[in-house]
Amino acid sequence: MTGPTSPISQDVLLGVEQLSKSFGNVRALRDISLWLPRGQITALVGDNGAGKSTLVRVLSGVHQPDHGRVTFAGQPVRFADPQAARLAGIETVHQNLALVDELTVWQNLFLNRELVRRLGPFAVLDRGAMQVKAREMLARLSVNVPPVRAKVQRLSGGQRQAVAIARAAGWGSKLVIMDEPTAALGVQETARVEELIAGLRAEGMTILLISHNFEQVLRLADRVWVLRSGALAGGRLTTETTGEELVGLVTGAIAG
Ligand SMILES: Nc1ncnc2c1ncn2[C@@H]1O[C@H](COP(=O)(O)OP(=O)(O)OP(=O)(O)O)[C@@H](O)[C@H]1O
Repeated sequence: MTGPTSPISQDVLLGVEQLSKSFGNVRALRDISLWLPRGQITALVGDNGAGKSTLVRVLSGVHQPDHGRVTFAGQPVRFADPQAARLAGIETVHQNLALVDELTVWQNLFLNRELVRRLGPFAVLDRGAMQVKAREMLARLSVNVPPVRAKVQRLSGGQRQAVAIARAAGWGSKLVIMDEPTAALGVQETARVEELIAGLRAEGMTILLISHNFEQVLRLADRVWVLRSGALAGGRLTTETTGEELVGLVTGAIAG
């Protein structure tokens, strides 16, 4: 297998073996094998159409692979839908963030996970408890957002990203997949979101980071896998590669 350091001696959280996925005649993923070490940030890079989103969708239960195997926490897994992936501990922050603008920060954090309390024979939403917990979730990540009662539509792009990441990381998840988390952000907000991601890693979270920004990959990630035309073009430890080499692997100027 091409890639940085043998997985045998490593604590691997997620492994992908010879994974393939086609859409009609398009072979979006061809025999991909790679792994994500526990507690590290692993980046996935590649040109447009290289297969990054398809791999993310397979890992998050949106697509099922045609061939190959995924193991998670030592067990073979096959997720029938995104809910199954979530239950296993894989949370994905998609580019559209899936936040509801008209709802508040705390309502978004608890979307589909609302806390209820008993009131006589009735179950009612425990708004107070959810607001307290929402503040704790954000404080834990040192995220500087407006009050949890603010509507999400009032937030900046970076704050929205932070809420989406807090939601993904806040439910006992084992792996957070982030699809281009800073693509739409300015320099300062990018720096804040990168701090947040680094903070999650410091807490022991395993992260898969999809990014077109090689400088960001080299700054944040421990290792990087490169996809080209649906195939694995190579893998590197970020301490042992350069932006130039990554460009070469992405374009095919350098063989993996
Ligand atoms: N649902 C689909 N139906 C048909 N073809 C698809 C589908 N999803 C992806 N593809 C095709 O699979 C290939 C890989 O696409 P994918 O979106 O995974 O690439 P990507 O690396 O994420 O690109 P980008 O950086 O542009 O998002 C492309 O040729 C794409 O057109």
